[in-house]
This record gives sequence, structure tokens and C-alpha cells, in this order.
Amino acid sequence: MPTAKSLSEILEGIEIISSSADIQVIVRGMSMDSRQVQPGDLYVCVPGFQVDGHDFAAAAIASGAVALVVERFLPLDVPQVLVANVRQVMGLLASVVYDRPSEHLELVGVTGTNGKTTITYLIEKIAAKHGKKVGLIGTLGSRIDGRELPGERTTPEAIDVQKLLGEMVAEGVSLAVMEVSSHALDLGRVAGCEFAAGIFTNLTQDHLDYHKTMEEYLNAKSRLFSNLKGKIQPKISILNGDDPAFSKLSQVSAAPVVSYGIYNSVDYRAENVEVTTEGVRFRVRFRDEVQQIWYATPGIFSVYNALAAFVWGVERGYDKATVAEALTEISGVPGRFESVRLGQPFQVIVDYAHTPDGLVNVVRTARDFTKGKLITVFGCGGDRDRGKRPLMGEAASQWSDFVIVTSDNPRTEDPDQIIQEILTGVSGVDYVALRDRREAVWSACRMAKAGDTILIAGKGHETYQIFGTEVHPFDDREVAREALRGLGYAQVDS
Ligand SMILES: CC(=O)N[C@H]1[C@@H](OP(=O)(O)OP(=O)(O)OC[C@H]2O[C@@H](n3ccc(=O)[nH]c3=O)[C@H](O)[C@@H]2O)O[C@H](CO)[C@@H](O)[C@@H]1O[C@H](C)C(=O)N[C@@H](C)C(=O)N[C@H](CCC(=O)O)C(=O)O
Ligand SMILES: Nc1ncnc2c1ncn2[C@@H]1O[C@H](COP(=O)(O)OP(=O)(O)OP(=O)(O)O)[C@@H](O)[C@H]1O
Ligand SMILES: N[C@H](CCC[C@H](N)C(=O)O)C(=O)O
Repeated sequence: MPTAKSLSEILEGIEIISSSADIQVIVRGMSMDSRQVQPGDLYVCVPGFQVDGHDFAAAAIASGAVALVVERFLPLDVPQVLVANVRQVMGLLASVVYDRPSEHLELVGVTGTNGKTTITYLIEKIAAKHGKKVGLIGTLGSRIDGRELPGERTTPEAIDVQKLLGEMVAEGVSLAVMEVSSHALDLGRVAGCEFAAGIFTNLTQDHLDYHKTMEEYLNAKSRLFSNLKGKIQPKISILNGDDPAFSKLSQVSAAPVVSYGIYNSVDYRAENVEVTTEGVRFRVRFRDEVQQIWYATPGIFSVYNALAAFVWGVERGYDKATVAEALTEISGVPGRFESVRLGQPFQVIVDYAHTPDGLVNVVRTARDFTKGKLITVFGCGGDRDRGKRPLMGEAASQWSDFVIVTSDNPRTEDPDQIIQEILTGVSGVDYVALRDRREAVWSACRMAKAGDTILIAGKGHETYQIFGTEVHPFDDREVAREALRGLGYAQVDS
């Protein structure tokens, strides 16, 4: 439980336009959702993309909210604080309400289009191996010292971020690693977070429905690095030196930059890279040192992920060999290049690739080790960047022998329309469109022969499928197992 504070204390140092009387009122918590308000909360009125939080202020007060943060004064009889942009101050206020948790642990932020979840898992493992009690926040939910907590977003809302970090501090966590999405950076979800390190993976097309241009997308990502300043020192920016965004990010970074990569001149360079069906082996050269690394996930992109985590470990002072050992011990991240094995003579791989670049990477990786045919099953999410669709169609066509275009999470869009948009990019390959994802997976399993690979991409760890606004249970791994069992394979998954 955070310590109760007066509103005036919480507002210290925050840029406000004006406030009503009695800001001595005592605040015990904070909420931006009237449906979740607890007695004693400060309710923040967020003008959203769908509805305006100001319209729910009365409901919030009825549930016990004691004060409001507003962008326009409301005719309600509670203390109110007027600010220019609630999203910009919400995180700062929440960090005070929840006792500035990020100043009481070491916070690492990971951003980039692909690789965030993977790298946070690697860092969790490295830190845990060094005896740290670790917290993790990301797409797969949160974890406090291994205890799972569900989550809906890659980066939760500002208040939830501070609450979570506060819980972590209360439970003795000394290091937290967090995926920081571009939406989060743009919507102020990590305002009030004092990061010790920022890690950049890569920037390729995604989320243009929201950011509109790649430049704006990069601007959002760059905020993690330009904001790397504050009380906690030292700070560090760990940047992918092979990515075209490197030069801009290194220029804006407020903290010293350390680069990693394979091709360009960087501080930590991977050499002698070997990509096998089981994983990647390489040697890192840095300063006057070298370290051999084995990481059990295939694909050249895995070299970047493992390397970024390695750099973080070494730069924070861990022994390089122990960091490498931690990477060797990782068995994989759920839904990332995850094999489904029921004794069938072909491979079934479930992966979360949901961007053109992500898909190119996994399809090429699967191609490299497939002796027979590569059958790729995928779709694209509805209410998301439409520009990705033909590009993902192209990516799948280029390296697969057969493509099954199906539904991902259609959300409020027409699934057939999404499929049509994907198909405009599909060419030079045999394909079929099957709107029902279960049927698509079954069909791929029926089609596969010994030596083939089925790659089921886009949903990875997800255990649901969203049609309209309804969420239905669906798990690619379960459906693949069900299909394999239906074909008579029965060996226990290993
Ligand atoms: C674009 C975006 O991020 N939108 C988020 C935003 O929605 P919104 O602005 O439309 O909110 P709204 O529904 O209009 O509500 C406005 C306010 O009224 C409040 N309200 C509403 C109803 C009510 O009865 N009472 C009440 O108080 C709401 O709590 C909110 O504070 O605030 C909502 C409340 O927190 C979020 O759920 C919602 O995420 C939507 C669902 C979403 O899909 N976000 C995605 C795009 C996202 O954030 N993705 C990134 C991923 C990135 C990656 O792949 O890299 C992520 O970090 O997860
Ligand atoms: N470094 C990388 N470069 C390109 N593609 C990658 C990289 N790492 C992983 N991928 C691909 O992207 C997919 C998603 O990986 P991961 O979950 O680690 O990324 P993410 O950034 O967390 O994505 P999201 O935030 O959308 O969950 C993987 O399943 C894999 O196909
Ligand atoms: N964080 C990404 C995940 C996409 C996963 C894919 N399965 C989809 O639903 O589009 C997003 O929200 O755009």
C-alpha cells in the first residue's frame, strides 16, 4: 500500500494550470478508469480515442474518488486540478502517489519493433542467475520473482506501471525489466519512470495506423533514449549499430551509448556466427575481450537478441562468462519459435512474427533448415496497420513452398477483406485462403510430409482470437496438437 499523501504534496513540481480549493485532501491511490476506482483515489479524466474520461468523473466520485485531474473544470463538488494534457502528467503524479518506485530498483527499458519480449526474458534470466529478485513487464504479462500476473498491453497504462513497480519494490525486487512500446512512449505510459538502461532492438514497419509515418514511429521510440537522464546514475543506451535508426538514436540519447551488431563497426561485435536448426553460436568481441555464446533459438535475429542482453549484463558489471552461461540455459520464450512435437515426422513451429520484418526473419530461418517443403500459415490483425498486409503476403511467398492465408485477430474488420489485402502481396507461390484458423492449421498438418516444416505465425503465445469485440479461446499450439492427434500422432510433447 502506498503511503497516503495530500494532493498538494503530490502536485509539487508538476506543471498545472490551476486548481480548485482544498488540495490538502488526502489521496490513497489513483485511477484513470471509473470502473476501477477505490475509495480515496485521485481520478484522472483522460480524453480517449473512444470516449472522454471526463464523462465518467461523477461515477468515479460515486465510487469514492476524492479529487480529479482534468483538462476542463467540471461542475462537481470535489477538488480539481486543471492541466494542459492529462496523459503527460498522469505518470508523474502516479510515480509520486506510489512512492517513486523506479528510484528504488534498477529499471531497464527495451524498445524496438521486434525482439522486446525475447530480450526482457533473457535479461530476467541473466539477473536471476546473479541472485537478483527480478520483475518483468511485457506482452506476456508481468512477473514478480517468477509469480505471473496477467496483463493486456505490452506496456500497461501509466498508473498501472507505477502500481506494478510499487508492488515489485514492496516484494523486494531489485531489478525490473520492461518492454516499452511506441504507443507507451507516445501516450506517456512510462512518464515518471526513471530508467537505468534503455535497449533498442530494431525499427521496421508496424503500427502506422497509429504513428502514420516511420519518422513519427522512430520519434516515439527515441523518447526512451532522450529521456535517459535523472537522479539514478550511471545510465546507458544500448543500441543496435546495424539498424538504420542507430544514428538518430545515438544523437538524441542523453546517456552514453554502447553499440552492438554483426556488420558495422560497433562496441560489441558478433563474429563467426553459426546458425543451426537448434540455435545460434557466435563469438562476441568487445574492448580487448572475447566471449563465446550459444543461444538455443535459431535465426540471425536471435544473435541480435542474445547480443543485446549480453551487452547489458557485461556493462552493468556482471562476469561475461556467467552472462553467457545464463544465455545458454534459456530454453526459449513462449510462442517464439516454439516447436510442437507429437512424434510427427515434420516440424511444427509456432511464432509471434506479426510484422513484415518479423515474418521474413522466421520464414527464412525455417527455410534454411527445412529439407522438404515449407508451409506457412498466417494472417494479419484487424484494426492495425493495413500497410503490413501485402508486405507480409510478399514475405511469406518469397520463402515458402505453400502459403495458407488465414485470420489472425480480425477485431472489428471483415476477415475476408483482411485476407484479400494480404493476397495482393502473395505471388509466385501456391496458396490457399482459409478464413477459419483452426481449419488452416488442420489443413497444413494434413498436407505436411516427412521433412517438411509448418510455420504458424502471428499469434505465438496468444490464447485467444478476437472477432468484433468478442474474445474466443484459441491457441495455435493447442490447435496444432489437436490436429496432430487427429492424424494419429500421440507421443507426449517434448
Ligand atoms: C491507442 C491506445 O493505445 N488506446 C488505449 C487507450 O484507449 P482510449 O484512449 O481509446 O481510451 P477510451 O476507451 O477512449 O477511454 C478514455 C478514458 O475513459 C476511461 N473510462 C472509460 C469508460 C468508463 O466507463 N469509465 C472510464 O473511466 C478509460 O479508462 C480511459 O481512461 O486507453 C485504453 C485504456 O487504458 C487502452 O486500453 C487503449 O489501448 C487499446 C485497447 C489498444 O489496443 N492499444 C494498443 C494499440 C497498444 O497500446 N499496443 C501497444 C503495443 C505495441 C507493440 O506491439 O509494440 C501496447 O503497449 O500494448
Ligand atoms: N531481433 C529481432 N529482429 C527481428 N525479428 C525478431 C527479433 N526478435 C524476434 N523477432 C521475431 O518477432 C517476433 C516477436 O518477437 P518478440 O515477442 O520478442 O518481439 P516484441 O518486440 O516483444 O513484439 P511485441 O511487442 O509485439 O510483442 C518473434 O516471434 C520473431 O518472429
Ligand atoms: N502488439 C501487437 C501484437 C499483434 C499481434 C497480432 N496477433 C494481432 O493481433 O494483430 C499489436 O497489438 O499490434
